[in-house]
Amino acid sequence: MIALEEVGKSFARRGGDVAALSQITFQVAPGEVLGIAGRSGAGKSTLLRLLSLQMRPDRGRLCVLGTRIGPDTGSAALRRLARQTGFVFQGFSLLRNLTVLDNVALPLKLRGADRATRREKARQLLDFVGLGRHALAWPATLSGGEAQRAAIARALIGDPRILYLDEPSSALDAATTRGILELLRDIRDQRGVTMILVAHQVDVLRYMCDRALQLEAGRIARIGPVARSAEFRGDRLAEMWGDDG
Ligand SMILES: Nc1ncnc2c1ncn2[C@@H]1O[C@H](COP(=O)(O)OP(=O)(O)OP(=O)(O)O)[C@@H](O)[C@H]1O
Repeated sequence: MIALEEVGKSFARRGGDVAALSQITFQVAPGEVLGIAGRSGAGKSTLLRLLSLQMRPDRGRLCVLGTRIGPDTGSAALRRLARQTGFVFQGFSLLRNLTVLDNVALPLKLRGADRATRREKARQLLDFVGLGRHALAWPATLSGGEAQRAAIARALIGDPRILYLDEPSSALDAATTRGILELLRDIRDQRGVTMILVAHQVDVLRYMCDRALQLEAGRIARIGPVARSAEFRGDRLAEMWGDDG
């Protein structure tokens, strides 16, 4: 599904290039959920942008869905390949001047699908993520959890084979996070979508991922199976009062 060998990425800065990623080698199998962890500045976003075809590597070999991507791969080829993937951004990125339904349908509109087809599919997905009755609402009226569900529906509308998620729960409380993670697990189980998930919370990674990789200063410090937990706990308000809750 995804393979990297000795991949590197640098950015030009005053005073010389900064290596954001060096010698990154790993593979992701179809249907796998891979977590990416690491401190701020370790290179997580850069890796996610490479894998999701928003950027090209400077060095090494990157293969996504059977296509090799190098420094010279054209933008049109990247865009074609990216249509088989979906991205859930940190902060949801819903357009405020479109209804929830039109936000979800937007990727199909950009691909030239007719209005009836894209609205029908968007409605089905809104029902699937539990947001059917908010179809005609404006994004500003949604809670954080609802906005995240809408963003997930939008990412799924092109039937992606890979779903990239950048800190999908960083803005949500524990109970809302649990609901979102359960939805993501349903998506994996029902649709067999491969997922790459950047997260800070270890609880999230243990609940969601088959394997994780830990970045340190742009290199893989560790990669392997996570110590899985069957339940997502997170912190609970009851703990503030010393109750069992
Ligand atoms: N567009 C850019 N131009 C210059 N330097 C960049 C650019 N993007 C990232 N970097 C640098 O690359 C390194 C890795 O950044 P990256 O954003 O990938 O880290 P991160 O692990 O996602 O951090 P965070 O958790 O804070 O989002 C940092 O030193 C960062 O300053």
